[in-house]
Amino acid sequence: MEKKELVLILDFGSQYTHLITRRIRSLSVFSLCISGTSSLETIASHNPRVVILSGGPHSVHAPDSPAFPADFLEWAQSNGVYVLGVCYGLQLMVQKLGGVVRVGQKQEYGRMDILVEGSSGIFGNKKLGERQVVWMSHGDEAAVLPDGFEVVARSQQGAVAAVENRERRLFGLQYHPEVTHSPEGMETLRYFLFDVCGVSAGWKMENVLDEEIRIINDKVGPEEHVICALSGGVDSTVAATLVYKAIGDRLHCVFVDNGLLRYKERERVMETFEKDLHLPVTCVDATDQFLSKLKGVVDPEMKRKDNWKGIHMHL
Ligand SMILES: Nc1ncnc2c1ncn2[C@@H]1O[C@H](COP(=O)(O)OP(=O)(O)OP(=O)(O)O)[C@@H](O)[C@H]1O
Repeated sequence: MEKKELVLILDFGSQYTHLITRRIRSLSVFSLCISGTSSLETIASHNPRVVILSGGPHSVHAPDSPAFPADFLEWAQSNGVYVLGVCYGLQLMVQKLGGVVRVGQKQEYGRMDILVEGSSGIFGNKKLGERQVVWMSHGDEAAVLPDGFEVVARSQQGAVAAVENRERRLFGLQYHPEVTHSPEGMETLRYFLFDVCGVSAGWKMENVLDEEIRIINDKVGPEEHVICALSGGVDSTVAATLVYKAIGDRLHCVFVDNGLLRYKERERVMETFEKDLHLPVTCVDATDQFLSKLKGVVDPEMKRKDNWKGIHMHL
């Protein structure tokens, strides 16, 4: 059920892209972020209900600026997919559809008032004529809109702040609704997803767990065993915990003490896994092998118990 309601984010390099993904998930809708230059085949394979084009540090005029595949917008239209361009994403959409993007006369960075001037789907009628504070971060701006588009909000300086072509289900925000500096941004995203696009909420973080466990079980099969190299860091800890939930004792975790660990790291890792997570771990003491390989770089006799800090800094 939930996957059919997928909001796919095409990432064009904005520092806020992952925040958009998180915000959408916090609205109980599954969202996934993939590269903005993914092929149409990849995009279509996710079967998204909505695609959000992220912001990014580029200018659409730069020769190598990233872009969605050439036939993406046509594909979206013929498949009933809603598209929302945010900042660079808006500019890209405008440019690809024959509009004009140019270097803004008054480039807008930071807090800005916008005025909703269209009875738009993205703000809802209740916002018409309303001012709201948003967070801008752009040098370029949409100067001429493609056919079928209308401006639904402008900044206090007169720049285009929001556009839409309702018939083609294309929308654009020049500002960043996902940051807390746009206080009404979440409301706009909520309105857009649920009222404009008709997405239904119902996804929970727990769904990821169930899905991953199912994938692991399929991959490993009913009898095979798995070895996990466990460092105690976030990545291998999450991986080991998921695999353990899926296949239990058929998982064998190995932690290698290479002699270059932090103070009492070995003890901490072993304790965390065995006592807190109830996950058995085999510790391989490879201190001697590792340190002898480092002969000449560090003194092999200088074991971590005596002077581990010395080893670390020496390296
Ligand atoms: N001391 C170790 N013992 C066992 N496996 C290790 C050890 N150090 C690293 N690994 C394995 O190599 C992978 C990559 O290690 P790296 O130091 O690059 O950490 P990482 O990618 O940040 O992952 P993590 O968050 O699990 O540490 C780890 O996820 C783990 O599977």
